[in-house]
Amino acid sequence: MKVFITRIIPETGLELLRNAGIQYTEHREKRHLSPEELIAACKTHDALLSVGGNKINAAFLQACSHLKVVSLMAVGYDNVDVPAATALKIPIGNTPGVLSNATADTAFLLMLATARKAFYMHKVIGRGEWGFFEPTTNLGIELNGRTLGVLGLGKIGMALAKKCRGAFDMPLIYHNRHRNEEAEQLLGARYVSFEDLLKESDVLSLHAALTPETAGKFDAAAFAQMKPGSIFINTARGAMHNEQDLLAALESKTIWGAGLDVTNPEPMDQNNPLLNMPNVAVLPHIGSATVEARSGMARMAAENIIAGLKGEALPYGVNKV
Ligand SMILES: NC(=O)C1=CN([C@@H]2O[C@H](COP(=O)(O)OP(=O)(O)OC[C@H]3O[C@@H](n4cnc5c(N)ncnc54)[C@H](OP(=O)(O)O)[C@@H]3O)[C@@H](O)[C@H]2O)C=CC1
Ligand SMILES: O=CC(=O)O
Repeated sequence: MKVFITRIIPETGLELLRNAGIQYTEHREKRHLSPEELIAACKTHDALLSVGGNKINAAFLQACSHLKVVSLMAVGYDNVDVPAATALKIPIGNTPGVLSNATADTAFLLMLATARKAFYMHKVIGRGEWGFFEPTTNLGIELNGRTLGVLGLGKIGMALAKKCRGAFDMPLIYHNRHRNEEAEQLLGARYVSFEDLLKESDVLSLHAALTPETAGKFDAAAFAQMKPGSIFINTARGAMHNEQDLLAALESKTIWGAGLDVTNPEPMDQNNPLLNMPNVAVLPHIGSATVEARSGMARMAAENIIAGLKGEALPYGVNKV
């Protein structure tokens, strides 16, 4: 049995595959595979371990219907046509939970960096413009006691809410499609409509999956309804906000600032005006980039491959086949 792996992954996953007697080919070049290259590579393998958002669409799945399993080293599966995979009886696996803390840490980091203009100040020093102490310049805002609003209060949103409660005693409001009773009991979370989430959040952090319902949800109309002086954080998917509308909301000071770990497109262009704004912090999609999370993700992705190649149910499966 042979697996094609689209990037170099941590040893934890490779070791599990070797111990299970599974051969693998890693795509070790620092470039994306084209759809044609991915299909060609998968033709000679029995399973795919996909890293980095390869388009697992109907065309790919039909061309590679021999695959016994497609295992994502990611929790988000918006890049996969799950109904097409299910129709072809191809199990899809992902890596939930193990990256929740790391990704919540990234959202927390962006909140604080945005509130205190930290990334911009770093650049100011690099330009030799430290200057002298002035009590009225370089002022940020404090997060203590401010209201955290979460769109998509699931595993990562919960991890963030706990950190914000512990660090800054932040009250929590949220909007999901369904009530999260655990969060309401454990964290005193208050369920609100999407409109009230916009109006009441001092920090609004996105943690829902990218779906047709959430794509482009943060447009000019949404930013216009956000609380004046609030902070927008997106560590979910870049396609959930409209970048031009975000830029306009920042320029007009409709909102205080924005922290982004995800952009649309990725990578963000180095000349993007957002990168020169004091109240903006941007990271290159490193939400889960910790030693702990990535080695756990590699292990779970390998476990899904091993189960799929044996014809067993995946331990972390997205669909039922
Ligand atoms: N930046 C990065 O590196 C990373 C980004 N991510 C992103 O974070 C996302 C969330 O991950 P995770 O917390 O593990 O997922 P979960 O499934 O645990 O949580 C997602 C939450 O979103 C809610 N939700 C789904 N659709 C909607 C909607 N239309 N409106 C409002 N809420 C909605 C769900 O609740 P309900 O069903 O009740 O609506 C659920 O509570 C991933 O899908 C991925 O895109 C994940 C890891 C790393
Ligand atoms: O973006 C990363 C993921 O795990 O999803």
